[in-house]
Amino acid sequence: MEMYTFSTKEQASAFAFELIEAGIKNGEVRTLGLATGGTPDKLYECMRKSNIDVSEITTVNLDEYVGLAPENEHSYHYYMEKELFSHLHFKQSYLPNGMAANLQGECDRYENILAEHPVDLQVLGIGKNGHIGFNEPGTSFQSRTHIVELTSSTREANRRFFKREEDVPTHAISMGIHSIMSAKKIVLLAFGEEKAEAVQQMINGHVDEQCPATVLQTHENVIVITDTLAASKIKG
Ligand SMILES: N[C@@H]1[C@@H](O)[C@H](O)[C@@H](COP(=O)(O)O)O[C@@H]1O
Repeated sequence: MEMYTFSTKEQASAFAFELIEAGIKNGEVRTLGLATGGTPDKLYECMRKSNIDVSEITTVNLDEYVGLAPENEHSYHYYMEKELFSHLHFKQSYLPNGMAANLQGECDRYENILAEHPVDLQVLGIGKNGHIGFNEPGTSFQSRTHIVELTSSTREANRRFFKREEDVPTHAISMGIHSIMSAKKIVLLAFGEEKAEAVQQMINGHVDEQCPATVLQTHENVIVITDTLAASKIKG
């Protein structure tokens, strides 16, 4: 893993943007994997403010809550539309459909989309418990797009986006760990002290399904970009 640490999230996000922009301009990135949550918001701000031409770029998102429609302001469809898609016009953009009547069928459909559009660069965040996408501790490293039951720790972490605790969905559709690892390049962002333990585990820990992000140690092209706080517990 290559690692870059910056004093602030803003600086780190600007650096991540430069990497993505360079990849798009030199033609290496034709399919861009995107993440949601608080972590990539400054990166998306950099993208919005740029004049980057993404008209030939396809995007695929990591995950979506089960039971939230695209017009629901808590859905990841809504988040992506607001942060990026209503500003930059990509060739096409895919997210899992959390409203699908047949959820397993939706997982299979999404895996087929990924097969048709292999991800050149995947943007990732990390959960406090080391999850990537919505792949919670214990998820098989061989997993493909699947239905996930969210842990109480993840529901609690995402509670801040919802009015009431009972509004936080219990399930999500997420690219699996195998799906994520199929990306040619992965750029993982982590900010703030609350991510320091997970980042330390990801880098120093044994590769173990109990900490999904440790699998990234086995990927040959991972760039980790953090602020000082998120890097503060790394040993060695
Ligand atoms: N499913 C998302 C992940 O894609 C995200 O990377 C992670 C961290 O979230 P945040 O960036 O808000 O800290 O957990 C969320 O639940």
